[in-house]
Amino acid sequence: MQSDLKNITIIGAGAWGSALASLVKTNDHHVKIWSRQSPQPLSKLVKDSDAIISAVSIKGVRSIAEQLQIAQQNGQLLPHAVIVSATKGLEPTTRQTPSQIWRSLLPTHPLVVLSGPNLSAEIVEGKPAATVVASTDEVAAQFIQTIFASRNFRVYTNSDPIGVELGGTLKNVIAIAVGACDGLNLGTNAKSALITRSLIEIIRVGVYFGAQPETFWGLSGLGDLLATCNSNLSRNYQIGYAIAQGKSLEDAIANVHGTAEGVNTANVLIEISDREKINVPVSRYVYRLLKNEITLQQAVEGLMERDLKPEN
Ligand SMILES: NC(=O)C1=CN([C@@H]2O[C@H](COP(=O)(O)OP(=O)(O)OC[C@H]3O[C@@H](n4cnc5c(N)ncnc54)[C@H](OP(=O)(O)O)[C@@H]3O)[C@@H](O)[C@H]2O)C=CC1
Ligand SMILES: O=C(CO)COP(=O)(O)O
Repeated sequence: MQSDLKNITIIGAGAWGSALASLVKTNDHHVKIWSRQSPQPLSKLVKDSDAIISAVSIKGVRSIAEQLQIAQQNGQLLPHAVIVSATKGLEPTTRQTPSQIWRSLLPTHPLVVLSGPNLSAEIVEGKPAATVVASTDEVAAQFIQTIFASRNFRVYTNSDPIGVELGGTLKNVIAIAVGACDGLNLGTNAKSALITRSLIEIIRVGVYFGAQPETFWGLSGLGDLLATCNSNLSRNYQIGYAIAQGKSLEDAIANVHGTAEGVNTANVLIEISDREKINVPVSRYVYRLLKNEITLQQAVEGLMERDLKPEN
């Protein structure tokens, strides 16, 4: 192996973990993928890893991070190993983001968040895409940038990991709303208004978490919002679209191939916004719709008939 080639472990063999593995392989790095079906224990696989990339859904993050914490305590992690979090979700019990979970369990390791408009099916086809790798550790972010960057994958660094992470997480709730909007054939004006007003509420939540507002105008915020709200490749968009076609949430979830994090994220987001009094009208209507508290028609009317107010 050439000296600039690195040992990379990808955790999670789902759609995103597999797509990320194909990107790292493009640059000839030595890549190992671990899933719960792997015969080898995770601790054995990661022991020579320069970077460990977690692409599991939110429900798997804590158990994976705990396994790596034990591996670290047993001296099975290289001290310089960079942890990369590529999950877009919020933990129901703690309301933490994935990077907050990683930070609490492995505080001494450099931590990078990877997020952007990255529909995995397009990436696997080799279509051009861009993403963001964010960390308070600039050297770690630059290292991960070089691991992933290729002719078809342009990678930007950013110093606001929580903002980059929340852009990718919160847009999943909005993609459900926009899928429903398209499913009802409400038109381009309605869709544009929904996306634009949603970005304002995403920023409100982001600021509560300590993110920089301007991060949300970038690839991981507006960029991912546009990708997910404009593509029926998005599982979250598919959920909203199916509900607008009269499907129950359970049927919609059953027909989606893979994880749609927006359903769980809506629950956690509404708990946070209730407690912190953050105004998130679009996400709240999505939450109420998913809980069967209102019909889709009532959600549309409710959003349109709110008190008149200035735009900003
Ligand atoms: N697909 C996409 O386009 C993108 C997805 N993401 C995000 O990546 C994450 C994974 O999505 P995706 O790969 O598409 O989903 P999939 O449904 O294709 O795969 C689910 C992944 O989560 C893991 N997982 C699920 N439950 C658990 C658990 N209890 N413990 C440990 N691991 C678990 C699976 O692990 P295992 O392999 O062991 O079965 C698998 O890797 C999500 O947060 C998603 O929002 C981000 C960007 C793009
Ligand atoms: O996050 C994604 C694209 O950036 C994938 O979106 P879905 O999870 O809705 O498929």
